[in-house]
Amino acid sequence: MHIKAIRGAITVEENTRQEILDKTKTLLRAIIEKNSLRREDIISIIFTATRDLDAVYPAVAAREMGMTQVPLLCCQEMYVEGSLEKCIRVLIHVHWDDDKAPHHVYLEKAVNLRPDIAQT
Ligand SMILES: O=C(O)C(=O)C[C@]1(C(=O)O)C=C[C@@H](O)C=C1
Repeated sequence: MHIKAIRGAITVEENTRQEILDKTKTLLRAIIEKNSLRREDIISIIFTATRDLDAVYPAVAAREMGMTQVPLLCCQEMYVEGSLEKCIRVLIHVHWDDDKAPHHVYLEKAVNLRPDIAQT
């Protein structure tokens, strides 16, 4: 059994509690599905949000999905001039039991952040 880190990102249109929660769940569900993760595989999740998102912590979305025992942390993404706005990023550490490469998932406007590794 190995540990792998999986990346993902998604953008929202509006800084609202509802959209941040909905988009965070969309991202987490896509990562879980594309990597065939079981709930017990997830070790921890770090979220970042750009400074223009402050309506709710993305971790709330994970808890609403039932991840009440997974350690979660939300941070502000460092601001870089000209960088993508209204973006939620995740870094998920998981138990991984084979040598396949993990699927990193970049959705919506975030698809251009890492075209080298993004698999939508
Ligand atoms: O992967 C992303 O989400 C990016 O925006 C790319 C990148 C990078 O340059 O590697 C930049 C900033 C993030 O904190 C993480 C990674």
